[in-house]
Amino acid sequence: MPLHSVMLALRLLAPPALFLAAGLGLFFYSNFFEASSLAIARAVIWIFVFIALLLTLAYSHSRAFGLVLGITLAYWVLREQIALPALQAQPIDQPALVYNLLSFLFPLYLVTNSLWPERLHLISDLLLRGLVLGGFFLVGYLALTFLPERLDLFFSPIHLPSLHLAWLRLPQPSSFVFLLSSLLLAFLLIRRPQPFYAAQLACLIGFIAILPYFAIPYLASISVSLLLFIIGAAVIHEAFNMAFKDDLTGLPGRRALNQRLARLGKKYTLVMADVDHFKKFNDTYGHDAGDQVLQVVAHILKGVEGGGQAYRYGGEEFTLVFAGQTAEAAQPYVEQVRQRLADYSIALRGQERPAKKPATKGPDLAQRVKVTMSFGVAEKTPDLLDAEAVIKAADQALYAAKKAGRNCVALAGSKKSARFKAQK
Ligand SMILES: Nc1nc2c(ncn2[C@@H]2O[C@H](COP(=O)(O)OP(=O)(O)OP(=O)(O)O)[C@@H](O)[C@H]2O)c(=O)[nH]1
Repeated sequence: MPLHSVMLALRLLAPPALFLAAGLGLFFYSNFFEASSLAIARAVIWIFVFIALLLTLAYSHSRAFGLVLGITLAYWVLREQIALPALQAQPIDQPALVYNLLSFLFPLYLVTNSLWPERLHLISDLLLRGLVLGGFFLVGYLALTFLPERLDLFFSPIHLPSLHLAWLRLPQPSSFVFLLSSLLLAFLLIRRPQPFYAAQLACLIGFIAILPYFAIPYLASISVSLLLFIIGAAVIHEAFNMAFKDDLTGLPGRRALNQRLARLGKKYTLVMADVDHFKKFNDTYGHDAGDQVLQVVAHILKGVEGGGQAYRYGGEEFTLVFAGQTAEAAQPYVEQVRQRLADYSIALRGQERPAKKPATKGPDLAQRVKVTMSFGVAEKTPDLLDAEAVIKAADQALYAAKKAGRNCVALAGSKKSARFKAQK
């Protein structure tokens, strides 16, 4: 049994095993189930936090990760810094100030997290989002510690009586920030109608809506649990929507490619590949036969060695991504798949193929055809600013390969003038 299959099986088994062990541990070694319903409701929220964080990490969704962190911290502040001190009858102005500050900073954090592009390396992206949240927390803490009177002056008065939205039950600066943030998040949702954008808007409105009523037993913990569930569901929904797999070929599709491109480092090579004379092929053998060819092409591209990963770019175009590789290093592997395809004899499943498999092996009824592909290779260089520019350079190299007679690999030159070196 290959070792990597065993490792893969163990890796898949680890999360459910850990989850089960944690659940049973909770049952046997804690008084969790003897606690009051309220204590359970408050404890359950941490299970939601754990699951939501796990999902955002599993799907590399750093924005959703930032959102989960933000909601969790806001809930903690709400419970520990507002609800408990108020219950313990401490001076009421401190919890009131924290409440005002929370209602002001929470929408601002959500907007910052949302506008922050998901571009960097995943780990540094997650760390930076954590740091930004820490920054918000620190600002709040310092303001509370050193400027309590100023804060009170800022939040308590109704600065613009004609514009006061009493029904929001928020201090006026917070109600303005909340409204503007909601409008912005709604605009983002309309511009990019994706589940996560809906979830973050729901989180903003949901959290601010429960704020004035947090003292009602169960309300805060149950609402925040629901919001965390909404984020987790959105992450899963988005992962499905991402069309990671192209239906026809089974390769990851264009959106998966875009996500991959956003996370490439400084050194990588992209290859654009296109089936030669495919229009003519379709016209001669029909669209269904063309589809079969694309499946074979995808299968061969998927087997590319040297760390390359194949994507269906669209139509009869494919992309190979070689992360951490120069064009020179990737080229032999591209050459290898070009040769494999050129040598491959494709058996077309024609309409005349018998519905039932014959009992005895007769002559091969399938029509056999061969196709070739042209490839354009470009690596990331300082003058190609982003992955889009590298794709463009690879496309130009592909064009050169077509011009050089097809069925060949062309390298984009490192100079801007793009010299091409075609190989046959
Ligand atoms: N069967 C099939 N055909 C497709 C699919 N997507 C795109 N095509 C066809 O691919 C062909 C692409 O044609 P062109 O872009 O003109 O390129 P070409 O004919 O291959 O010419 P060269 O690229 O110069 O070799 C068109 O006829 C499209 O209809 C698909 O999913 N299935």
